[in-house]
Amino acid sequence: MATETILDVKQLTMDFGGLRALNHVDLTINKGEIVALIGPNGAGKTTFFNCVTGIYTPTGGDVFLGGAGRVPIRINGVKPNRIAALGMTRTFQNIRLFQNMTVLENVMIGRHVRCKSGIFGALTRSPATRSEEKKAIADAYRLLEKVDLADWANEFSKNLPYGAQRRLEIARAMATDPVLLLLDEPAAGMNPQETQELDTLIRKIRDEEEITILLIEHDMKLVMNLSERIYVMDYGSPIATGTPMEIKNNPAVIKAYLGEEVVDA
Ligand SMILES: Nc1ncnc2c1ncn2[C@@H]1O[C@H](COP(=O)(O)OP(=O)(O)OP(=O)(O)O)[C@@H](O)[C@H]1O
Repeated sequence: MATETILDVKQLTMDFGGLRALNHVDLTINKGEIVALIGPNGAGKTTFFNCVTGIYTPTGGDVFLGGAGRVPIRINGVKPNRIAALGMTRTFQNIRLFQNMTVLENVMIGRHVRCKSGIFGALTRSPATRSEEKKAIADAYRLLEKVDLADWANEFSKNLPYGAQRRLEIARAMATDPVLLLLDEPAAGMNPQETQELDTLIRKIRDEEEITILLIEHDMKLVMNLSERIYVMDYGSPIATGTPMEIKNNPAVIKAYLGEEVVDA
């Protein structure tokens, strides 16, 4: 089967005043891949996510989003909600759940991007709205089962253990029905057992939901186990790309990480 490109980033550049946070970055992700974006602190990884998901408008370069067999669309400057509707969604480095809403409600909010009935439908509670709501609840439960949180559905999200909150963020992002899911440091703050469970969950999302994954991660054991390809950035510039084994042995990567644990992972 022909390879389908989901994300095609060409020469992406982002300047903050005099600071160049991204310097002509190229990156391509094919359907069904699990790809990691790594690099030392301040390398520009989160800026990359912010540029491709519409939070920042890049200073230069192009971002094309494919998926669902359609011709890739140029999404520079497109608003985050619209990008989510086109099939790319993300989680954030810091947990951004609605703490005083239930676990189920948090997932249903993610689903809003896909709901057709507007304010009028909601006010009149038309049959179409009611049936859409029913489906949204069923879909949300299915996602909660996927991330092993169905038993917590009616609990306030603030009462969840830390690792469970991170899984809830993933379920909420999945509720937008993405073709590509961007995870910003999903293992941050997790203990080794939670990280192992996260590894299993991310594979499951890719294999069972057919969602392509791009993750930023500092946990090198997770990156090396999980990813099929890795991009490495340093000071805003791409310095290497390859399989985990190639990256581990790449002199430029070893130099960028000197003193950090990538070499031992
Ligand atoms: N909104 C902003 N305004 C000005 N400078 C910024 C802004 N966002 C990021 N930067 C700068 O851009 C550079 C890249 O930051 P970024 O957060 O993208 O790095 P990172 O690779 O995600 O780092 P970390 O691994 O620590 O999260 C840094 O020098 C940072 O200070």
